[in-house]
Amino acid sequence: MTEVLRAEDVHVVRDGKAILRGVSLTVRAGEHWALLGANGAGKSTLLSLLGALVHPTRGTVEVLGRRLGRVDLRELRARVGHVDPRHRPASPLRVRDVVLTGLTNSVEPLPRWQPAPEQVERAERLMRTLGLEELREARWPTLSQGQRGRTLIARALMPRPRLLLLDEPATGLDLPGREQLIGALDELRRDHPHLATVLVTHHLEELPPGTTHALLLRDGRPLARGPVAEVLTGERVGRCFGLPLVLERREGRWTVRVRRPAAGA
Ligand SMILES: Nc1ncnc2c1ncn2[C@@H]1O[C@H](COP(=O)(O)OP(=O)(O)OP(=O)(O)O)[C@@H](O)[C@H]1O
Repeated sequence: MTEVLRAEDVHVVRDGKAILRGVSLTVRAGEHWALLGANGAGKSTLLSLLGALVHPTRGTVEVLGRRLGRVDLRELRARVGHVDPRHRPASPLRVRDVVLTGLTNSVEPLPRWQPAPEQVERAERLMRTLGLEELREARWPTLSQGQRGRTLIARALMPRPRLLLLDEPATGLDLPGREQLIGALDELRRDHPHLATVLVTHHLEELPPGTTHALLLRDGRPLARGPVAEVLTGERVGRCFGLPLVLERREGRWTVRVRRPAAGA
């Protein structure tokens, strides 16, 4: 399958502090990666590199075949779907208008810009996939966090990106909201078999069943990377979080808990 992302021996230093150290990663079309690690492990920093938002201090990053440092980052960014929970429209836009701003890669609709009929049709289709059809006229400030998250995923998918980056998309969601998001992500993956995704989270319970690969980060260093069957084990994830963990996978979903000392031990 075609390579969508390649990072080789990437280091990031900010204010004299090493935030990422020697991280390498290759993501191919159709793969769905989880980036896991404790608070401060460097997940969001790595995602910003993969989304062409920042340059590495050392090492190389290729996004959609273009090497960072050799191409216009803004042009490249427009071709990557990035779901950033910090996204904040300045005015009370309707859901459908937020979704359409994915085409102009702007926070607010551009003056005098009008979508073509097929673009409106695509926005409608994506809103349906993400369970937003009833909310298409609702205004951003009235949406719940989960509804905002799903709106931002639809927005990110408008320009038909080959790569979708998701930074902790389930943060702050209640159980129905989280399950709806996970269901929508899996449906999306089925509908777009060539789409590659990278999802950052601390919580294995939030991983969609379609997750194929994982990268574990600890203190900016890669601990393990590869197919989920190899990487998502109690021993490896336990080392990543510095805890003795028991990890189970049932019906495609993961659960994790701290291992209790054996009775009498
Ligand atoms: N511009 C910066 N200057 C200095 N330190 C920074 C900068 N940006 C991030 N850091 C530090 O780098 C480390 C990694 O940050 P990052 O946000 O990538 O981690 P994370 O794994 O996404 O964490 P979290 O799970 O808490 O969101 C943190 O200790 C953070 O404080």
